[in-house]
Amino acid sequence: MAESKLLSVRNLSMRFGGLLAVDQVNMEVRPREVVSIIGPNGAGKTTVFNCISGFYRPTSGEVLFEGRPMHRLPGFKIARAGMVRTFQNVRLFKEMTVIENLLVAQHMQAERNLLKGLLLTAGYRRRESELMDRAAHWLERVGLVDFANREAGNLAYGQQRRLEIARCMVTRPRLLMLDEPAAGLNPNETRDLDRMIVQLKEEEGITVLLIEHDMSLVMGISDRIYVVNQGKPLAEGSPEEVRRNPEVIKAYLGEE
Ligand SMILES: Nc1ncnc2c1ncn2[C@@H]1O[C@H](COP(=O)(O)OP(=O)(O)OP(=O)(O)O)[C@@H](O)[C@H]1O
Repeated sequence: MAESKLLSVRNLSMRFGGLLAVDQVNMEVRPREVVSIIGPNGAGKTTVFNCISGFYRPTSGEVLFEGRPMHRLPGFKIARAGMVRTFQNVRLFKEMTVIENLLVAQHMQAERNLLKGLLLTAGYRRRESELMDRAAHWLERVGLVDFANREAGNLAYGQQRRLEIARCMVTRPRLLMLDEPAAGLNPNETRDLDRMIVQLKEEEGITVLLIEHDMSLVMGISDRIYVVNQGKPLAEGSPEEVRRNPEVIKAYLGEE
């Protein structure tokens, strides 16, 4: 396994009928980086995410996580391997409470011995209390302690987005994939999100792969940026390099 790479995407392509939505995309993510994918609407960013996280099986190409092939595995196995994601439209269990969402996420992640659960052994109870401790820790980290028993669907939108990130983090991923986490947030909430992502990287050592349209967020927190346009890779580099790239300005930034 190459130590320097957490995720390698090689020649990834995804075809929907006659549409080549992703065309030979290559990408590397190293541990503790924040890497962003940007590009105009319909460029193929979410399709790349869906291929990496196992929601789609790519038409061709490879996805290696810590050197292991992921591109033929179902999503739940990829999540268990340590890559978890959020969605453009928040997907929580809206009728469950905030804390229940965090407990269920951990239950779904773990391979559980149901019989042990039914027998309520000491080991099982110890494990349950660990899950609760971790849920409480992440509620604190995302500022939702006071909302622990609130139905998730009744939270403000910004709080739901934070809960979605907590729901990923309780499963102790190594790669956190965020699909437009700032969508629908007000400027204060976006600033909080910005701070939270930086803290995740600096304090938890988490690696982040991000799709985002909010350019000030992207430019502020990314170590590197990949630009895609009409499914094809257009540019790659530091925020400064990408900002100055004439092709990028023409295809994307110039659009704004
Ligand atoms: N399941 C699907 N079936 C058919 N076409 C699809 C499917 N998913 C995406 N597409 C098409 O693939 C192309 C890329 O879409 P994708 O959602 O990946 O773009 P995006 O860069 O994430 O866009 P946005 O920034 O608007 O979210 C679009 O033309 C889209 O209509």
